[in-house]
Amino acid sequence: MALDDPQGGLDWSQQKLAKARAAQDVETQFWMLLGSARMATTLEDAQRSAGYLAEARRLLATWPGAGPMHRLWLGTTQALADVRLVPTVELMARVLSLRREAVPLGMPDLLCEVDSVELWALVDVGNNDDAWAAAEAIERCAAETGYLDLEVSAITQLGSLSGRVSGKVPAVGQAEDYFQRALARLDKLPARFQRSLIEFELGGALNAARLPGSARDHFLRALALSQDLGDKAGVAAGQIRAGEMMLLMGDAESALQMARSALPLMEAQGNQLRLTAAHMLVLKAMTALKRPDVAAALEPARRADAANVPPARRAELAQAMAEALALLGQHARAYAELQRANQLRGQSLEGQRDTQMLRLQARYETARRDVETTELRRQTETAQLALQAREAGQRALWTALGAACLLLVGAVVMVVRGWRHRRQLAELALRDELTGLPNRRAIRAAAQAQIEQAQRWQGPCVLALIDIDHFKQVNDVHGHATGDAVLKALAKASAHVLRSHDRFGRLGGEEFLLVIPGSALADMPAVFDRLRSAFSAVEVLGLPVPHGVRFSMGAVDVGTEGESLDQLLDRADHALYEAKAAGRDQLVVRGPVSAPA
Ligand SMILES: Nc1nc2c(ncn2[C@@H]2O[C@H](COP(=O)(O)OP(=O)(O)OP(=O)(O)O)[C@@H](O)[C@H]2O)c(=O)[nH]1
Repeated sequence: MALDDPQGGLDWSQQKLAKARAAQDVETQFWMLLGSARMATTLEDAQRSAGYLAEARRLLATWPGAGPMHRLWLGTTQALADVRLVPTVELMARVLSLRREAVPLGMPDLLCEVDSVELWALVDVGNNDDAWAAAEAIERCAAETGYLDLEVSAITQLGSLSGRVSGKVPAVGQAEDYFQRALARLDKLPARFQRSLIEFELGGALNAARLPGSARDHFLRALALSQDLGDKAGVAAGQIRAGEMMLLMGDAESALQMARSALPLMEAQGNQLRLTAAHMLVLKAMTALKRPDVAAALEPARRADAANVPPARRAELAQAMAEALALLGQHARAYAELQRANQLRGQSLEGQRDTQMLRLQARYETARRDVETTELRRQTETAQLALQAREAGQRALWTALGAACLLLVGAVVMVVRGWRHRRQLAELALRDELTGLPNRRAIRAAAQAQIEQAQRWQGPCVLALIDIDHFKQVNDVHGHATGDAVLKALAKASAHVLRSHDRFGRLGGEEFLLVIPGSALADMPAVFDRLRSAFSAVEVLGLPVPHGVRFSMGAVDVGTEGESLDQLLDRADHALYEAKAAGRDQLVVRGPVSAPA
């Protein structure tokens, strides 16, 4: 029901709740209150959700039948409702303690739900890399526990995150693949609510790819679905995002209309987050239209700026207010708002840092660099603005403000361009030109890192050498171009079957290296079979279908003996040689040096 019509789901739980109350059936009352709270959270109705949760807590306190399971479900539903309302660091601490309590009780469905609290918290704070890992974990646990709504929403999130994760180049096609996968999982279910979310997230991906026109159309589609369902938060979200796209496309008048329709909806619901977004859009659109009555929009915007709204959003609102004040000629106030926006940006980055510490992820380098760059940018901006303000009076300040902003934008563009260019060059230096896979240097570095990790933590890890069989014959009979297409086909097959943390690269010629952390030799026959069938299913230009080309594989276990990469590759090479000698098209595995294979 949550997938199709959460409002309908809420009504249904309410009816059941009334009956359970009349029958004094405390257990059913408890579950119906949790169900109602969850639906209200989905509908972004924080007030109603808080009411149901408070009632559930009161019930639990006086009910002798209450056990740890009830407490944990209440804690998890509460945490889900609190995403965006309490600081992320606090929420992550709660996630950790819920997990600690749930694991010994063996509650996979609850653990999956706890993972989804973590996902939303990470998405909210903009920690995309960790959010990606969390969404992948949820897709797996939801599929295992048969939790379709969690599974589809995890896949949808993967789509919307796919352009924002480090090391992935934003590509609409890739995001669309995830959305298509989510739709395929919904199959023939009506799932109007989930479909509206998919449209909405697809709009986001198109916007990230700088296609505001297409993005607007998808936001409008999401809006129409939400209107059909009477989902007020969905309607407001669709209006705001469609409005933002209209503004980007220069249609500030329509953007203003959209924002103004969203405002009363969210005021009535007390939805602080969307309210802030609507005010921001009103201000931006009016500023773009150079309307002097923007003055009247400033005060309500300031009232909507609540402490529980994430600092990154508050920073954007402060920025919009600064621009409106500048339009009105109130330069001193504009300057103060700009400074406040900078402070809020700083807070937002601190929040991200704290969350990451809790995640115990080894991604500190990237986070630190981000913080340093932003800090540097902030200091430059503030220093320039302060200098200009002292030197000239109010009027001169405004001119200076404009100039400083232009300079800053120019500098940021240069820095970003330079950074992109360097990143492209660095990527090229690590990529194999023909297959697009990591090249020899990159795959060896990845293998080295995984070996060190496996040896340090004594975790399993497998290295496998793959060599295409009779490749020379393919070249000789069908030509070099067909040989190249075979190499590309293997790369394509690997993308279909390997997991995101497996690494596959080309060592040279027709030889490839596969690194599989977290797996043992016993898993290798299955990996070999999967790769083998995916490879034979790929069409190769110049060869019949199926192409009939095969490969051999030699795999070794990293073990704890402290063997170097070259020693491991040497053993894998021997195993590969055995596979070739035994007739090819097969796998040979070898255990650690100390243990017999
Ligand atoms: N098309 C193409 N061929 C390549 C490339 N790099 C290496 N080769 C060819 O790959 C062939 C390797 O052949 P061999 O090492 O004799 O091995 P094989 O024919 O695969 O036989 P087995 O490994 O014993 O099954 C040589 O003919 C190389 O010229 C490439 O980038 N493209």
